Amino acid sequence: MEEFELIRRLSPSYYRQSSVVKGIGDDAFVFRSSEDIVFTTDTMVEDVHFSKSTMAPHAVGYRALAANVSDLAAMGSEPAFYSVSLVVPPDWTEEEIVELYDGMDELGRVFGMDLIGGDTVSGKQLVVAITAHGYLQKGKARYRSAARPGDLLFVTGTLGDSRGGLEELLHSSPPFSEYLVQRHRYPEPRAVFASRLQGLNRLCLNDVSDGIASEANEIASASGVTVHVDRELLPISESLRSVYPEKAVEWALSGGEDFELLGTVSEQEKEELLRTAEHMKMRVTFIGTITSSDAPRVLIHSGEKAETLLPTGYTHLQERRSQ
Ligand SMILES: Nc1ncnc2c1ncn2[C@@H]1O[C@H](COP(=O)(O)OP(=O)(O)O)[C@@H](O)[C@H]1O
Ligand SMILES: Cc1ncc(C[n+]2csc(CCOP(=O)(O)OP(=O)(O)O)c2C)c(N)n1
Ligand SMILES: [Mg+2]
Ligand SMILES: [Mg+2]
Ligand SMILES: [Mg+2]
Repeated sequence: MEEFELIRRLSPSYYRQSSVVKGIGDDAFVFRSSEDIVFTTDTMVEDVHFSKSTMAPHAVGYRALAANVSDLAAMGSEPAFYSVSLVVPPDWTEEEIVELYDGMDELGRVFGMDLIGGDTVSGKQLVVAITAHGYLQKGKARYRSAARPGDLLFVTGTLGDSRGGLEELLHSSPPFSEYLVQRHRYPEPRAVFASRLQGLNRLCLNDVSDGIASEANEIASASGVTVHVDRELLPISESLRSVYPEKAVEWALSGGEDFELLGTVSEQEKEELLRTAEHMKMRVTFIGTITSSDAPRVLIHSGEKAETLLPTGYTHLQERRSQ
């Protein structure tokens, strides 16, 4: 495999976004805009976010872009572009890299996104670092700091399936549930839903990459509120409940990589949010409430009992904290 030949193979032959001024092939990419622009970046590393036993190259590409699109969704924006920096180890073939790009394009196509550039270097482990860009109506970014007392807490889809799928892939062959494996490999970032909510006056959004225990704490801190979660209301799929009954709730709270949206909405705008979800046949579950607070935190309720929900979940560089 040779760098320039590979780039030629990976470059798109046309662009879906009409704002492209200069695509791949010069020193940098150029586009024209009069709207607010969102930038996000997320990286996937072999043996940290995936391994050759858990994901084929196609799924690696798809999910690396999905993680980025999920952050665009969490800002309420409409996905438009992505660039890809690639570190390629010796054991990855050119065909595998092309497959990885096919995986990205499968998701990119859904949102009309264009690949606009990147970088290719050789190294020891596969690293896919993506930067994605989206459009927003002026002033309509959906911040973690936007939750207010009286709001309702909601989440899209179901929680914990991705962690269940990972368990299947690492420890059970053949897997009990193809559904869980699929949810791990091919998550569905909720960017269409989020951008259709641009009409709402106020909306708080965060995407679920580390698990809602972590994401709800980010909302509590950024907004200066207490977030209440009702354990009995957590949306958990039939598959996860039946294959991993003892783990389902724990993984719904801190399994991570669901790439669903966790958010808060006012009582007044709740109906519009539900109508949008129904129209898309997408599940939205109200799982709690927001109250005012001097000490931001998350409480998890189970019947009469309430306890603090700590931001457990996947944290990188954790082993270095004590040094
Ligand atoms: N190495 C870094 N350099 C600069 N900014 C960073 C770095 N890592 C994370 N950030 C920023 O910190 C914020 C939180 O990042 P992260 O927790 O990864 O978000 P998410 O979970 O939504 O992907 C983002 O604004 C991100 O751009
Ligand atoms: C082989 C393998 N081991 C472990 C995991 C689990 N895992 C890896 S990273 C991660 C959390 C999300 O990744 P991060 O880079 O923190 O995403 P961000 O919050 O920045 O979007 C999880 C749950 C996995 N997906 N694959
Ligand atoms: Mg990140
Ligand atoms: Mg995020
Ligand atoms: Mg992210």
